[in-house]
Order: sequence, then C-alpha cells, then structure tokens
Amino acid sequence: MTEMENFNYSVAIIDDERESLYTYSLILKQSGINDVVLIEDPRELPVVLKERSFSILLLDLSMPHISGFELLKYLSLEYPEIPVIILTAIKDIETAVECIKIGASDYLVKPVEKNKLISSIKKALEMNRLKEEILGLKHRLIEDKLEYEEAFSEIITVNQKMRGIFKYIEVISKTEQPVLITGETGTGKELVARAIHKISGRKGEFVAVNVAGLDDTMFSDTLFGHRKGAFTGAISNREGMISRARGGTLFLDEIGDLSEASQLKLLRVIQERVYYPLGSDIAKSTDARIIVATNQDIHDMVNKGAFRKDLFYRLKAHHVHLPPLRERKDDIPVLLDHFIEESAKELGKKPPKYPEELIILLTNYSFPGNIRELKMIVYDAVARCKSSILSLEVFKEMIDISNSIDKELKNEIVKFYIQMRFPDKLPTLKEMEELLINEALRRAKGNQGIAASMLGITRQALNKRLNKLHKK
Ligand SMILES: Nc1ncnc2c1ncn2[C@@H]1O[C@H](COP(=O)(O)OP(=O)(O)OP(=O)(O)O)[C@@H](O)[C@H]1O
Repeated sequence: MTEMENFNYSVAIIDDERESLYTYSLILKQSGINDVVLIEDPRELPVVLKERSFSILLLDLSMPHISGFELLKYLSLEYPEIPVIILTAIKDIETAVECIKIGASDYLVKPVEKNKLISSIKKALEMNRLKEEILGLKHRLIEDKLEYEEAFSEIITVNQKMRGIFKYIEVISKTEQPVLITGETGTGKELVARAIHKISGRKGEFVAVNVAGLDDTMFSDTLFGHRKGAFTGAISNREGMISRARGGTLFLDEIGDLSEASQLKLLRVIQERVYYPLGSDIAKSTDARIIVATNQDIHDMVNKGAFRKDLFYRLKAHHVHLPPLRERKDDIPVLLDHFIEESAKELGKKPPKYPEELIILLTNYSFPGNIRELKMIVYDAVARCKSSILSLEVFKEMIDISNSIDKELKNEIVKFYIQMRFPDKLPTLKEMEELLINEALRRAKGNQGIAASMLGITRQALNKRLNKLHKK
C-alpha cells in the first residue's frame, strides 16, 4: 500500500536540484499529500520554519551555502520534534550512519522509488507519534491531574489503577489509531469507549455495534450497508453504521466473535480506510475512529489461530485493559453510594441507608458480573426496600458467597494447596477448623453471618462450632 492514510500531512523538500524537487513533490502529491513546500536554497529553511511547521522534512546532503549535514545538526537541536529523512545521491555507509546518529529518521539513496519513499515517511511519522505519546504519558504520569475530568464523569472510581488508565486514555484519545479495550463482562468497556470519543473532540456521532452472533453477511450489511438488489429483500440502497460514524467513532463490541471473513474486512477498513457495501464493487472511504472491545482472552485466541494475528496487532496499537471489580474493591463503597442514589432517584424514593456490614459482605464477594452485577443487585435491593435502611438479608439472598467461587478463584485455591507446606506432624482437623474459622471471622470483621457464608455453612452451624471451640 503506497497511499497515505491521512492527507493532512505537510512536507518540505530541501534540495538544490530543481528536477529532484519536482520529482519527489510529484510522488508526494500522487500519494495524497498536497501540502508540499519546495526549498531550493537551504539558507531559507530556518526562515520558513519560523513561520510554520511541517510533519516531516526531506533533506538533500550536498548543497551549496549550507550542507545538508550542517542543517541536520541544526534541526536536531532546534526542531527535534520534526522527523528528517535524508534523500541523497551519496551512497556511503559511514555518512548514512553519521546522519542516523545525529537524528535522521532514514537515509535514502536517489533515485528513490515511490513505494520506498512513502513507506519511509510512514515509518518516520509512526515513530514520531510514538515518541510524542511517550512524552505525553510521562508528562501525565508526573502530574496527578486529569485534563478532561468531565469526560470520565460517568465512570465512578477512586481506584489508583483506574486513574492511571484515565491518564493513558487522555494521551491516546486524540490519535487516529484504533483502540482495543479488554476486560471481563460488566467492567465498563463501553463507558470507556464513550469517554475516548468525548476526549477525541470528534464532531461526528459515537456509533456502537454489538457484533456478537453476526455471520459475515450480517456483519457486512450492518456495518457497510447494501446496494439495492444485493440480496432478496434489499429493495433500496441502505447506508451502514460505518457511514453513520463519519467524522465520529465506531465502537465494535464483542470483537472476539467475528468470523474469519469479517476479520479480514475489518483489517481492510483499518489499514486502507475503505469498505464495500454489499452488492457494490465501488470502494467507499471512511474516516471513523475504530474502537473495539472484547471480554474474551484475545491473546489466547490469536495463539490458537482463532483470531488473525495481523488484525490483533493493528487493533492493539492502543490497548486499555480494565481490571475486574474484585481487583479494585476500594471502588465498592463509592459505586454502592452511586447506585443507591441513582436507583432511588429513578424510583422516586428517598435514598435508603445501609448497615455497615454490607460493605464487608460485598467486598468478600467475587462479582463475576462485575459492576453491572453490583448495579443490578443494588437496584433490586432499593426497589424491594420498604424502610429507610437496606436489608442485609436481601443482599445475602442475591449473593451466595460460597457459590460465588468462580474458576479463577478455584485455581487460586488449588495453587494455595500446592504451595502450602504442612509440617511433618500434620495439624488435626480441629486445629485446621479453628484456623479457618478465625481467618473467616477476621475477613468478615467479626460478622458471623458473613463469615458463615464464606465457610459455606449456616450461621447456626458456625455458632455451634464456635461454642465448641470456646468450651475447650
Ligand atoms: N465505573 C463505573 N461507574 C458507574 N457505572 C459503571 C461503571 N462501570 C460500569 N458501569 C455500569 O455497568 C454496566 C456495564 O458497563 P459496560 O456496558 O460499559 O460494560 P462492558 O464491559 O462493556 O460489558 P460487556 O462486556 O458485557 O459488554 C453499565 O450499566 C454501566 O453504566
């Protein structure tokens, strides 16, 4: 592919040979770059740079008045943010090495063919983008403040890891690159996609499409639309979602479900920015920012050959991974308050209070459905609440702690058994029972009901055991 994906680049070519200037400016224009400035006298470059900037500079080496070499040194000091590609007739390894050492992005020997020049420009721009991103990240990480706090207003959190993720999101939101959002179901992936869209400042719509269960034809029809007569029932032309996302963001959820054929189509949209409506062989172009999400282990899918490697690498140019709620338990109290407030408002009730033990109960639950599950439980409890205080029992009914041990936790328990080294003389069952009960009570902050749920027994059974232990 030799065309540039974004046409807003500006390039200056500095070369004393007029023919060379015209040849390379023609190549750039053919590739879609129209803002090209030709500089025949190298002494003019510093003057021009005071007036305006460029995305990239193409610099000849042998020129009268100031050599390209001197100019390169000047540029690397004064304008280190602008990538420079050397375009010269000098075929000498030592000179090339010297130029790269000073800071040139690439060294090309004339005559340079179109493909080589464009791919070198692309590489230099990509490297520059990464450098800027790293600088931006460093800057953000040093400061604790978020620049777009408002964009995250719907994502309730006090967790430091989440604040770090917000900072990363601020850095990547303005770029054109796709974003991959991973995380278990209900962790807030769609909320994050919306925040990215808000910060990007894109004027177009945020269009969300769930691609789960779509076969390739349905995927193409939904996304790319169709021409009249493309299939039985296609009685008129129809635009797809990608067209609605013009100038905006296209959010594709459940990307792990895409068929092989649809994966290839998505790759083409990302790489070449073109797509074909069903029944049409005329390519349409798109400028929509692509954000995708999945709750599957996509890395594992790539390893097993279930997801295209090339698409995965394009998608993960920017990768946001949201931790499950059980790894950010400090968010439980604020989320609880938020959902109580929100649900009471919706139901036209005064927000009920809750017993202190509720936090202990919730923090000891693994929340396989994450924040969505917490939200549903709280909404249900508020709806069923008949007094001014939420009932702990209602929550206990919905959360069966002993049954909530999911696969991951089971693995952890197995790991714990493997790592556990018993002394030569084994402890008795009674001793182990005492240890386990004490640990459960410690975690439940002394609440026997919660400790009993953790141990998978009733409160009465725990009480009996405690009485026996105390009698000893
Ligand atoms: N930090 C949060 N603060 C407030 N509400 C949240 C938060 N995270 C998620 N939610 C709420 O939880 C529900 C699920 O969120 P969302 O749809 O963004 O999750 P998801 O990760 O995209 O889920 P899935 O993988 O199932 O599509 C939504 O109602 C959302 O508003």
